[in-house]
Amino acid sequence: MASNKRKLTSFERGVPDYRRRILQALAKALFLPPLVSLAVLGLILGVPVNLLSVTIAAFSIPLTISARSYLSERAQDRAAKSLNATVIPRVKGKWPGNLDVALRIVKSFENDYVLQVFADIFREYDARTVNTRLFWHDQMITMDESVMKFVSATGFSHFEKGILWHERIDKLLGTGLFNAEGDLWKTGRAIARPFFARERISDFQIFERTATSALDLIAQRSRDVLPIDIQDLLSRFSLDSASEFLFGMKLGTLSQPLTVPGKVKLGPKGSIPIEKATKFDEFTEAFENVAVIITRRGTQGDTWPLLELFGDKTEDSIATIMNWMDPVVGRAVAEKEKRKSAGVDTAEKEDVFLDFLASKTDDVEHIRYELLTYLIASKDTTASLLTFIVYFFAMYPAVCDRLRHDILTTLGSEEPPTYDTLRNLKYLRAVINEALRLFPSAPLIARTSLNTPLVIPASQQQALYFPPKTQVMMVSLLTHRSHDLWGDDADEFRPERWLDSATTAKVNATPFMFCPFAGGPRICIGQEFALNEAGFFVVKLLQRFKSFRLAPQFQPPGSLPPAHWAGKPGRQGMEKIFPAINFTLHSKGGIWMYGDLDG
Ligand code: HEM
Repeated sequence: MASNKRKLTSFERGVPDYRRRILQALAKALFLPPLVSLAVLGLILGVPVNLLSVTIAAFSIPLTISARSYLSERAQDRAAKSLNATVIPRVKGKWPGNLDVALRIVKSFENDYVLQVFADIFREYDARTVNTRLFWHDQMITMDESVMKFVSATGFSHFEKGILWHERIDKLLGTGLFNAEGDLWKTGRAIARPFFARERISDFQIFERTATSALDLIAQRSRDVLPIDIQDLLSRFSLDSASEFLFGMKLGTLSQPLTVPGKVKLGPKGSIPIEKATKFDEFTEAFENVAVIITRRGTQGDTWPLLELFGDKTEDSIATIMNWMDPVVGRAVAEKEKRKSAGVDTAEKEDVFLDFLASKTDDVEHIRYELLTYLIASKDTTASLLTFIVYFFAMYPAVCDRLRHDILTTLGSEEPPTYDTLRNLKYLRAVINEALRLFPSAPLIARTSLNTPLVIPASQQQALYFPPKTQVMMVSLLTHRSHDLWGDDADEFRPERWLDSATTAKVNATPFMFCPFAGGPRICIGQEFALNEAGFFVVKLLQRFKSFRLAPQFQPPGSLPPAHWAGKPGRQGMEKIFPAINFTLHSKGGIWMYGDLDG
């Protein structure tokens, strides 16, 4: 990708430099103790600088780190006791600073079944919330629905996204809603809410054209008896739909050449061409690069800046994204000015999010961040949901048959669905829920506690002591597959469970046992929009196609489930694809499959 320099935004100029933070931390850990030791030895005890004093000074580094860590743990133990709470179990690695645990997590994210490493750690400690204590710092992970409820909803005001989050992502998302805190977030949410009102998001016109183009492509491959990478196709579908809805622009990625079966290799997420890259365009490639880097930063805890001391690896991709967006936003603002000088106020009528935003604010920089936020928040999440639904159709043909029967009985093979027909197709909603349960598109959510220690109710443990300024990673994927919550068949794809009133009553009473859209005040603002888009697409898909078959022989090398997964408990033993995370859930190397046309 071309290296493009750009002017920093005023927001970026205020973002704290991650290098300064890590260098200060290193200086504090590596230089301060030896300097103090040498000073004490020389100035107070009169020992000259020699081999002995230097050795003592060198030893002061691990000694200080261990002493600090020991003292902070004991202080927490006392604080917990005084509040009648339990200390969250600390992971005990073999190497200093749990370096081995950090490496295990990073390696597992790349090579193992998705989030298996966290499932294993929870099992090893027989707990649903643990403290990984990476590099002597508290870092909580939880799959406990009670903890998630407190962090996201009942104790919402005690948490923020936090400094670690902002360090990783601020340059990309700036003042956008996903990133915003406090009043900025409240205002952003209040401005956007009316745009997601039912009347606006029930207009399915925007999906009609893109859905038809996507289905035509599957049909063409089907007639040619060739497989298609459904993940790639659905990413294009959701990008084209999102760009039309957000920018009023036809990006047309569905008209770009598709990847060719047998001529692909493993890319950052899906399949990419072996020879000349037919990337949709620089913009989408830049997105994938940023997602890869930001996810990797997340798995490296607060030490990721060590790997980017000599350059921010997201810089080039962010420049590409921003350069692409500038003229688009510029045009919308100019349009608004024109309308203003003509005395026309169309604020509430705007059908395109960009025009709607431009009617609310003059801050071009903010509009750009906000648009980018919505594009990122909507594109890969919806694509991920649809991809796993079609995967399940191939794995469980009886589910596909039953849903197809419902759709054809209700709408026939031509009539497009409306908001009301989608609501009445109960089995459709059950299939969507079940796919989101097993593969929630955004399976990891991070928050950081504010300045005060907290006591958090836990589901199977005594209330937990939660230290101030500590990050917690909520792993909804594991909650959604918990046997304690969902029963012995928790790993099975069984949409019928959603038609059972006992299950739905339990979910209503324990909402965070199923939280693909998160919950509380920061619940996904696009939830209804996404469910409409997914429902609409699935109906159109099954009106034309009767079944789907996986084509594992076309998966690029390294993207099939490794042989040693077979026979493993849970979904790992059942999977025919390699699920992974880069920001959102996806299938490594895409999912190559055949769609069978009806008739
Ligand atoms: C299947 C599709 C989707 C899923 C599973 C999903 C999931 C989520 C989740 C879990 C969050 C909370 C993230 C966090 O707090 O860290 C979130 C937030 C958000 N989502 Fe979605 N999302 C989907 C589709 C969409 C769509 C289509 C849009 C917009 C058109 C959207 C816009 C947003 C925004 C702006 C936020 C931030 C809300 C805030 O912080 O107040 N999402 N989404």
